[in-house]
Amino acid sequence: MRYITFALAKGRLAKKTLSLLEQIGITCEEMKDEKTRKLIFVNEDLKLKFFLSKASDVPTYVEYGAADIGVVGKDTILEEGRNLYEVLDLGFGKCRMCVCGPKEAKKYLNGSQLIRVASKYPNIAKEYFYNKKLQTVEIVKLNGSVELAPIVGLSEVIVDIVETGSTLRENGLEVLEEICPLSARMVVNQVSQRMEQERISKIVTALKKLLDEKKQG
Ligand SMILES: Nc1ncnc2c1ncn2[C@@H]1O[C@H](COP(=O)(O)OP(=O)(O)OP(=O)(O)O)[C@@H](O)[C@H]1O
Ligand SMILES: O=P(O)(O)OC[C@H]1O[C@H](OP(=O)(O)OP(=O)(O)O)[C@H](O)[C@@H]1O
Repeated sequence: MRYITFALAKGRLAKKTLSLLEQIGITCEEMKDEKTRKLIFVNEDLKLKFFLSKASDVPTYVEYGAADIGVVGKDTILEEGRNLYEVLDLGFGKCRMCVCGPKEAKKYLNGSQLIRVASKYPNIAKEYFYNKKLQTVEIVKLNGSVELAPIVGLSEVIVDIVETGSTLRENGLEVLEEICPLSARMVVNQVSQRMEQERISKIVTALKKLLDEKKQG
C-alpha cells in the first residue's frame, strides 16, 4: 500500500493538529519530541508519513503532491492561492484577518488619498482593497511585528491577524475593518483526493465526527 503523507504547519498550530490526529488514532510519537532535528516521520502500521514545514510552505507541498494532506491556517491558504481542495474546518487557531491602525486612520479607508498598507499578507490585502474599489493603496510587504508600521510612519494602516487584540491595544491601534474569520483547515491534493479517495475520506469523516462530538459535549 502507498503511504499517505501529511504536511503540517509547524509553530502555533502544530500541537493541536497532532492532538486532533491522535484522538482519531493517527499517532506519531517521534514527532512530539521537540528536540528532534529529524524532518520526516513514518507510521509503518498505518502506512502514513508526516512532516512539519513552515506554514506558508504547506500549500505548496500539497499542490505539488509532495504531501497528500495538509493542515494550515485559512490565512495561509488565501495568501498562497494554490490549487487544492479545502476539505475541513478544524475549528482551532481561530482569529480574524483585519485592517487595523490608529483610530484616526479610519478616514483613509473610504477616501481617495494614497495610503500605504503594511502586511505579511500582501495578496490578501491587495484583493481586499481591490474588491473595495479602493485603488489608491500601496501594499508594503513585511515579515513580522507588522503593528510597528503605522507607529513609525511606514504605513497608514496594516492588514494582519487579530486574536485577543492585545497587540493592537498595547500599541494604540484598533480594528478598523474585518476582512474574514480564520481557523486551521485541512487541505487535500487534487489528484490524491481522487486516487486515495477511500483512505482520505475515512480520515476526514473521523475528524468531522470528533469535532461534532466536541461541539456537542
Ligand atoms: N494570534 C495569532 N497570531 C498569528 N497567527 C495565529 C494567531 N492565532 C492563530 N493563528 C494561526 O496560526 C498560524 C500562524 O502560526 P505561527 O505564528 O506559528 O506561524 P507564522 O507566523 O506563519 O510563522 P513564522 O513566524 O515562521 O512566519 C496563522 O497562520 C494563523 O492561521
Ligand atoms: O490579537 P493578538 O492575540 O495580540 O494576536 C495577534 C498578533 O499575533 C501575531 O503575531 P506573531 O506573534 O505571530 O508575531 P509576528 O508579528 O512576528 O508575526 C499577529 O501578527 C499579531 O501581531
